[in-house]
Amino acid sequence: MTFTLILLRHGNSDWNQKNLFTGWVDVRLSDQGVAEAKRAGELLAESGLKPDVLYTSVLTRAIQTANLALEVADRLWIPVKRSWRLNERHYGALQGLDKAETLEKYGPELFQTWRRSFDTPPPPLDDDAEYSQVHDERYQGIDGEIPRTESLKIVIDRMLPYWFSDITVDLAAGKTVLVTAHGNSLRALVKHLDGISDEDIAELNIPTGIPLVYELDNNFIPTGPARYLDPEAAAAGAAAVAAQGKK
Ligand SMILES: O=C(O)[C@@H](CO)OP(=O)(O)O
Repeated sequence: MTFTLILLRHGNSDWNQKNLFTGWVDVRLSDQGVAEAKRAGELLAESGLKPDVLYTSVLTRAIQTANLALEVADRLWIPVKRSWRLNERHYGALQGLDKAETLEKYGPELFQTWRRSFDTPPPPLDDDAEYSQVHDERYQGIDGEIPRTESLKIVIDRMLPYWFSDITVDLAAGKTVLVTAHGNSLRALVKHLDGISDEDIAELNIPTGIPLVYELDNNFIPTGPARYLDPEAAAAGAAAVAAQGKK
């Protein structure tokens, strides 16, 4: 018996479009992102995959994406579970900064370290900064501290407990699970699933709005490579993410 897991990064957001570091800032989908989310729903419907349960972060862009995709796939009715543990990586003091200007100001090495190193977080965000989330009501009940910055390693450490406590339980029950989340929280999950090294994960970029399908064995290990439902668009989208800042 294999279990089916579908990962979906939210569609292009207003801040993706403006080339700003986003993290936990709760921005909405751009018009392009809305179209990508609907296309994701078409891809799901065409593939014959039928999600039985939806997991999302608590960020609006992921929730919008899931709703639009499931509406097109005629599965808006499935149960939904949301957790901050699926949120985008908190981008610390970079939240709200322009990626191209940041690259220009700090140089390619530090820029790449902040964006893609495994365990070096950006500088922390002040609690009184415009784009801080410390007073956001949705996080008042979370166990532990609300992050002020996160590395990919920290994302893995806060995401994996939820993977094991909730998502794998639904998979083990035979449900097809759709996880709609973010570039870096999905990189964290893909790193775990595919056993990617701390070094090699720097090269992995996840495109917006294209479902990525895994078949998992009883131990939740992939039985083969995951497949994007639109491989050509996924390759182009991943290359575009890698190039952000360089314009
Ligand atoms: O800004 C962000 O939160 C993320 C995802 O959009 O960007 P990056 O790909 O640079 O990690």
